[in-house]
Amino acid sequence: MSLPHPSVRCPPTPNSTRVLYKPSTGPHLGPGIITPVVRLDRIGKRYGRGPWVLRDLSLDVPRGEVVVLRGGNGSGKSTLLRVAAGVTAPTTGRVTRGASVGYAPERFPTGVRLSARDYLRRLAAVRGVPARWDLVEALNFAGDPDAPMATLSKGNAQKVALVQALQATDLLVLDEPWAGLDAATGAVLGELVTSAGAAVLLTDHHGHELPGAREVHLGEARGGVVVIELDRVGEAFSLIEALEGVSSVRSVGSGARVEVRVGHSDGVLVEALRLGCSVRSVRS
Ligand SMILES: Nc1ncnc2c1ncn2[C@@H]1O[C@H](COP(=O)(O)OP(=O)(O)OP(=O)(O)O)[C@@H](O)[C@H]1O
Repeated sequence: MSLPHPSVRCPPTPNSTRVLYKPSTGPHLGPGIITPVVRLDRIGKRYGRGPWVLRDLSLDVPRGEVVVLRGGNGSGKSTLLRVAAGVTAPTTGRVTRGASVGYAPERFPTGVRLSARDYLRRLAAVRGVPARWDLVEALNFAGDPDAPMATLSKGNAQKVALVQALQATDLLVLDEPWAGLDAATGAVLGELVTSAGAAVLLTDHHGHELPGAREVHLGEARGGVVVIELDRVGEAFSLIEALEGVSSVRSVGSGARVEVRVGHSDGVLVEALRLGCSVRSVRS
């Protein structure tokens, strides 16, 4: 699919949702031209008459690029994934996407009566691609392939749900795909995601290493967020995680990237220094 005009755009940062962009490293068709598989164009989303969850958000993901959405609880990551996948419509703005879209929600719907093998086969047939039971096996599936999906353990159902999404060829949208997977299986999933060749958009609370992936940070839905980068964190990691106002902490080399709700950053900085960390940067 090709879209008419290029660009990764940086909208004016709205108050309620903070989005930092890094220039895309995806494939270029010509000087400065990127062909996105999915384009979110000034998206806004609210549920009913509730508060705006996303505002004026633009994002392009070209084929072959993996974008990881980061942000605290309630910052709108799952909402953005649902909008990108076409599961829910944006309230404002426009979405364009490729035809073959795979979506794996955070929670697999219960009550699917098909067996794992039939489920995969049918969804592959809808997309006109061969069923990839081999990928289910690569993810160390340990259930009965002919038993109803609803009777599988959470981790085994998750593996089948992920592979149905991975069978798509244009866009993969994966909400917390590592949830419920053991470490060995998680590493296999990382390889499948980075080698998929499609455009990939995912969330990951646990900060898995995905070489070459681009991170997009969503601010908190209400109130904004301050990002503090620390060095020499060591044993203080879990103490920092527990500080008031901290919404997420992720290891980065010997340090950590800490997201703090506005109004709590001074307290977190003082405490981090007291714990022996050094401060690399503070951004709001
Ligand atoms: N179906 C819905 N109806 C009403 N409000 C919703 C709905 N889904 C999400 N929200 C609200 O939208 C906001 C963002 O939720 P969302 O699940 O997108 O955030 P998130 O960043 O994925 O959170 P988490 O990290 O906790 O999974 C929250 O305030 C949530 O309550």
